[in-house]
Amino acid sequence: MALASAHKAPGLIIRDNPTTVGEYIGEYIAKRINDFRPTPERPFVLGLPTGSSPIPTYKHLIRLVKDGKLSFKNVVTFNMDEYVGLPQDHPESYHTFMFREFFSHVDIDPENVNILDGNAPDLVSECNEYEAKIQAGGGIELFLGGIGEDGHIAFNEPGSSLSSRTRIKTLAYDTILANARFFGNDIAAVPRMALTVGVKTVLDSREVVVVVTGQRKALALSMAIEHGVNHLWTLSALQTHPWALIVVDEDATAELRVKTVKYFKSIERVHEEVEASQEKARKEREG
Ligand SMILES: N[C@@H]1[C@@H](O)[C@H](O)[C@@H](COP(=O)(O)O)O[C@@H]1O
Repeated sequence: MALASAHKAPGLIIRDNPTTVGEYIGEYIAKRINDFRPTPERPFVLGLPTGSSPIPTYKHLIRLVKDGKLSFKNVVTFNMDEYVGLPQDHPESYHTFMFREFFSHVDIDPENVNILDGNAPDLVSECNEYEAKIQAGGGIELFLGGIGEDGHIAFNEPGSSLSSRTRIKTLAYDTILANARFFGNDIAAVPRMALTVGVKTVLDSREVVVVVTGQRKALALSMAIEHGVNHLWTLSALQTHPWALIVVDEDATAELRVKTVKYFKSIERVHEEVEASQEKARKEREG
């Protein structure tokens, strides 16, 4: 049985800190890619986020590649979002971020990297073509996501349609404030618009894994998993996905009920027991 298949959607995995969250997700993605046995004709299609939260995951994936345990040769990636109007080589463009933090350290073919072009002459066509390219590639196998403090996934700000697809979005003022830290705390320097995959683009992926770390994301996590599906907290749409996993650190659980935390921890314990007994049975069968 695959690890996530026994998790109730959305499954919640709690680890101590951002580093152990990154190790968990890194191992998880590596297993998915390795089990898939991608080839040039049948690549593994991976959706990827930016932000500080996925950095420990990228670090772990880089380590696995350096140790020869994982390869991105036959992996095609689609990034979630990009600012509009920021030069591609700007230090804070998501294009720069992805090559700096991840792509330049692994064996991926840059031809297999897809990132929305926030400087395209026709932004609407850029979005439509991106969506079409995802579909032409057979859809996304696993979308790794991060969230904003207001519960947005990609740049699907509060109020986004849960059926939305790749499009231009105006950023919420809270997001502009949150991202000002990357622009020397100069609010005026933060782009006001972005291109982003839609909520439905994410939901169409066969599997979604979301990283949520830090206390500032705690309210969003609670709203997304302890309350109903609501366009004001777009992450909550994951409740309708058959195969979704949210991996969080202890700090991010600060607003959850103790009962919720205990519940998900108990599911993980039972799941580990099931895995261990299946592994034992497999070893006995193989003698
Ligand atoms: N558009 C991105 C999101 O895709 C990302 O999830 C979020 C979180 O960033 P961080 O991980 O730095 O908190 O930042 C931006 O808003």
